[in-house]
Amino acid sequence: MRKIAIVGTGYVGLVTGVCLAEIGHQVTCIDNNVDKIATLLDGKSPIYEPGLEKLIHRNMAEKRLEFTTNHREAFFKVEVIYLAVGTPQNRDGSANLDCIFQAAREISEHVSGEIVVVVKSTVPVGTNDKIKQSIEENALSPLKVDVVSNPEFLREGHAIYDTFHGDRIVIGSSSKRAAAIIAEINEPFNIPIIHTDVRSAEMIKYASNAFLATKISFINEISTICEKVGANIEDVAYGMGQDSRIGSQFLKAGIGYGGSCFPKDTKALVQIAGNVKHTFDLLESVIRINNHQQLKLVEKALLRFGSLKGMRVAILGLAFKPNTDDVREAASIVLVERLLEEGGRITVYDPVAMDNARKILMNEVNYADSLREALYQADMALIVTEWDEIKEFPLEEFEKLMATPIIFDGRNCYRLEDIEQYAIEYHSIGRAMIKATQLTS
Ligand SMILES: NC(=O)c1ccc[n+]([C@@H]2O[C@H](COP(=O)([O-])OP(=O)(O)OC[C@H]3O[C@@H](n4cnc5c(N)ncnc54)[C@H](O)[C@@H]3O)[C@@H](O)[C@H]2O)c1
Ligand SMILES: O=c1ccn([C@@H]2O[C@H](COP(=O)(O)OP(=O)(O)O[C@H]3O[C@H](CO)[C@@H](O)[C@H](O)[C@H]3O)[C@@H](O)[C@H]2O)c(=O)[nH]1
Repeated sequence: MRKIAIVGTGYVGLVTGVCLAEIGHQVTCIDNNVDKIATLLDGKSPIYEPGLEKLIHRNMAEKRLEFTTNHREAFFKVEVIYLAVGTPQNRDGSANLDCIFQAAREISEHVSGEIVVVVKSTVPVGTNDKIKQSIEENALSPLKVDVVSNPEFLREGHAIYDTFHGDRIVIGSSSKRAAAIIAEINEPFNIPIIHTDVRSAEMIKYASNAFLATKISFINEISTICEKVGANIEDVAYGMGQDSRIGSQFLKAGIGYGGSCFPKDTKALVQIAGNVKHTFDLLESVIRINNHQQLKLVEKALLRFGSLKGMRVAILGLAFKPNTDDVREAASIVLVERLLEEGGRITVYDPVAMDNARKILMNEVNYADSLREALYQADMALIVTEWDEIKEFPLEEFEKLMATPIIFDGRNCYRLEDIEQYAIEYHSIGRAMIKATQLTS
């Protein structure tokens, strides 16, 4: 058992803290967001993540997990401090490291003796070295710091599963002693550990996200060609994925990648490359393709209707993917903004992301309490997130509720042969358009 502090109780910090407590460590999570900590002290999770709240309760009850806003209290007698603060993008796409260096200063102020600092946040290559330097230079009392790069690979919506069943744990350090401590902390997860130098660990994180984003933009490009040549992207992706050298994951065509990681990390890697005078042409294309792909449904609707002025549009799903309430860089936001420019009248619905979306979309759109309410009298429905609730929604309801049952499905939620049973006009990604014979408008 180790005594650990986690700085930053966002997605990564909270999940890491809870899971380290679950495997027996003594964990204190600290955040400078007072409301977040108050929510957690109340036994509630500030984020929607399946299974998380149950683990918070159990570990708080068994006194392995604490929350505080006080750095001095959190760092008292700890052996290891994890940094899991945000690294959002600057205007030019580079990573903003203000929170990281603020957290480093807080360590300098409140810790003395020896400490291992584990960097979970995604940071540009070379940052871990600067963190060590910053903590040591600003230390108020003698302090020996070992920094370990331990990038996080969890996916939102699967965060607990991923922490316990990840493919690998990467530990990058120049200190064998610190690397051994972090390996020992993680041992109960029983996940293969890869030891590297610090810079390689930092690069593994960006390269992994950039590669997955590349796979998505690649399949989205193939889907556009499929539409033009009369092939079916679902069959093509399946056929490609059966080749074990390619792999079947991240070949789901749709309206592009969103979320708090791929968009910002791809842009940051372009910057990292630029800093060493390399133009990352491939990744720049991946980003450009994704920006275009996120607007694909509006493009299709404009092609279908000519103008969207005054048309009633139901947006189904707002989260950047199912099983999360996160709307950061979600396609829904970009789509809504574009639809508003085109003069559409918009009603949105999401099973869990409405509150977060409201903070961005304000009173520009109508908010429905159910799928049925969103679809009522709509001229078209745009499917943005493949929630089970949407995939399982009876197709006859589209027919019954909508003024004209015309669906633009950005996530290929339905089988074409099922749609053909109904008087629905159906546009999806990389597949034939289904024109309902009974429809006249
Ligand atoms: N969200 C993910 O799925 C995911 C997955 C892998 C890696 N990452 C990376 O992990 C890092 C954290 O991401 P996130 O989504 O959890 O971020 P987040 O923005 O949800 O949470 C960060 C938290 O840190 C807190 N914070 C900032 N400065 C602080 C300080 N000095 N002291 C205490 N608390 C402080 C903020 O109040 C916030 O609650 C980022 O670098 C991200 O790229 C995220
Ligand atoms: O075949 C696919 C797979 C994903 N997506 C989209 O890609 C985005 C990201 O999805 P996913 O990777 O499942 O979610 P994240 O929670 O953003 O996780 C990614 O970003 C995290 C933060 O860095 C990493 O830790 C994870 O390993 C990495 O998968 C979402 O908009 C998905 O809709 C597709 O369009 N097609």
